[in-house]
Amino acid sequence: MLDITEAETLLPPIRKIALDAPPTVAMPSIDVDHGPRRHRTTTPGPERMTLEELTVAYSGKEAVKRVSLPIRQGEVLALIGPSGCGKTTLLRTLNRLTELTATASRSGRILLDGQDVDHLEITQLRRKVSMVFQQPNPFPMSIFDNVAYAIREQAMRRPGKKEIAPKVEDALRRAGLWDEVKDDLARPALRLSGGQQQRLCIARALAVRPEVMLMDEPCSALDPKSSAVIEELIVELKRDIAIVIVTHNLQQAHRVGDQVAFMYLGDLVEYGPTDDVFGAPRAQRTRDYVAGAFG
Ligand SMILES: Nc1ncnc2c1ncn2[C@@H]1O[C@H](COP(=O)(O)OP(=O)(O)OP(=O)(O)O)[C@@H](O)[C@H]1O
Repeated sequence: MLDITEAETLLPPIRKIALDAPPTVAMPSIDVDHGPRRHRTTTPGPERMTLEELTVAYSGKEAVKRVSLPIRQGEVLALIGPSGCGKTTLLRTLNRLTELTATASRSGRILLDGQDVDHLEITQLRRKVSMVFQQPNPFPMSIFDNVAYAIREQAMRRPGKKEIAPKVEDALRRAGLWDEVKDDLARPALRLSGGQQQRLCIARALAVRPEVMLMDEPCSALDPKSSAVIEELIVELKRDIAIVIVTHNLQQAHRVGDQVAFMYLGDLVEYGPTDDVFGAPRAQRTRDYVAGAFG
């Protein structure tokens, strides 16, 4: 069977559609091949987060405009759209990271399990809604301590190494890294490869048992093989947690996304099942974007 990265090289080039092409009246389905899915169907679980008319502005200029969306366990939501359309702003707002930007303001509601995130204690929110960044950012300490740190941070009392070790192992296993590191957990994390570092960051995020994982272009700094490993992992993890991923890579969004949200200039232009958004989008702008006409 073809490896996913090998298969990608065999795909036909993405067909270009002129931006000023007249709108298609009947909106026929799109014949662009976005490659195979890594999709493993799971029954959508409970709605973990709900966005209601979410608006985020920097110095009064809106970067995300009245976005309403559900984020469900058992699903990967892929946020796509051209540079500057508000994907990262939307993602970072979900665990209130945009509050660190002094010029940022927000309106609308974000619910986590039905509760307004503004009423949650911030560390509690960030434990339940964890984040994996574009650049792997392990701490300059051992592999073991990277994961143990996250567990100790959220524990009511300081657990000992004996108590923590099974939790570290569990998180490393879930992140698909255990077999590669189990014989040398004392090794400095910064000596791992980029792909291993990113899986360690995922293990660190998983160690606190989040309900939602936010991933901001988690593969963009990785080679294709490491990206494929992370994508497989994402598809595995969605059984237990809700995943939101920002990606510029349309084929990646197609491979891992169950739902896709296409944003343009802060607006949520289209949201729906991956096959619909990629195969038969409703809006002309979505059609142009997924067909590769701009980006
Ligand atoms: N800290 C900030 N201060 C002011 N404006 C910002 C800030 N961060 C983002 N913006 C602006 O908000 C808009 C949305 O940016 P954002 O980074 O969310 O988009 P994006 O879709 O994630 O882009 P990219 O794909 O390039 O990462 C852009 O116009 C951007 O210039």
